[in-house]
Amino acid sequence: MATAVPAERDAVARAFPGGTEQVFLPGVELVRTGGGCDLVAAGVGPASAAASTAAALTAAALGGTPYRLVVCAGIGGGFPPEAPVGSLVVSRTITVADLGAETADGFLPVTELGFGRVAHFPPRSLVREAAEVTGARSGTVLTVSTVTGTAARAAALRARHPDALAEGMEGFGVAEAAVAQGVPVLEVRAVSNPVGPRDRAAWRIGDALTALTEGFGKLAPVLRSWTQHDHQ
Ligand SMILES: O=C(O)c1cccc(C(=O)CC[C@H]2O[C@@H](n3cnc4c(=O)[nH]cnc43)[C@H](O)[C@@H]2O)c1
Repeated sequence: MATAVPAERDAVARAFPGGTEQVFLPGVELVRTGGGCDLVAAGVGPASAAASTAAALTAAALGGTPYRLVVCAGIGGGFPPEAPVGSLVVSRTITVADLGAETADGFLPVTELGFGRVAHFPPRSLVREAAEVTGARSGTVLTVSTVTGTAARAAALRARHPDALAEGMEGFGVAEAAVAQGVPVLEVRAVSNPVGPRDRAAWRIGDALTALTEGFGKLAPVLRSWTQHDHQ
């Protein structure tokens, strides 16, 4: 499980019964829950998140116990009215929104420049189960390197991504690391603020962290079952 910051990691950890232990590995520090779930505060932004996630995945694979699922989790911006503050969103699609080129005719995603990819698709049955058990909405979660801070930018993102429910800064990086090692990925965001004009003082971080803990309390059995059985 990869979050950006320790406060998010600890909010997720609170959903798992039993104590935790710290595990120090090259390039990454894990918090291991009693149920055998590894949590990492992977850093803010897609690059740091990808590097930390890749380090954890590689260490596990070399140690002979590869991960079977990676989850990117944290607080995030929600697109109103579908994703209000305090609600949970699970990713049907994890899309990087600002990787590409700006042109006189608008934004071109990196795929239209002939490179890479801009989206990852979590397993549909996992998305469905996660949404059902938590009451979360499912849709596109955008990854941005710059937090949206104006109504114009929010509208432009929504126009390009009509299914977008939330934005965060790590999902696509975590997904790139997971998919590079053939591991499925899911993103879960608890909405701390609306995507739109910047008002940092209005972010409801405490409410979102509580929603994250409650959501993972319900999600934990689904994740456990997912990692214990074979899925196509
Ligand atoms: O100050 C705190 O106590 C605190 C506790 C937990 C998390 C934070 C963060 O600042 C987390 C940064 C993290 O949050 C995501 N995020 C939240 N809102 C948005 C948004 O509107 N657009 C994009 N990302 C958002 C993001 O993934 C950051 O990495 C502080």
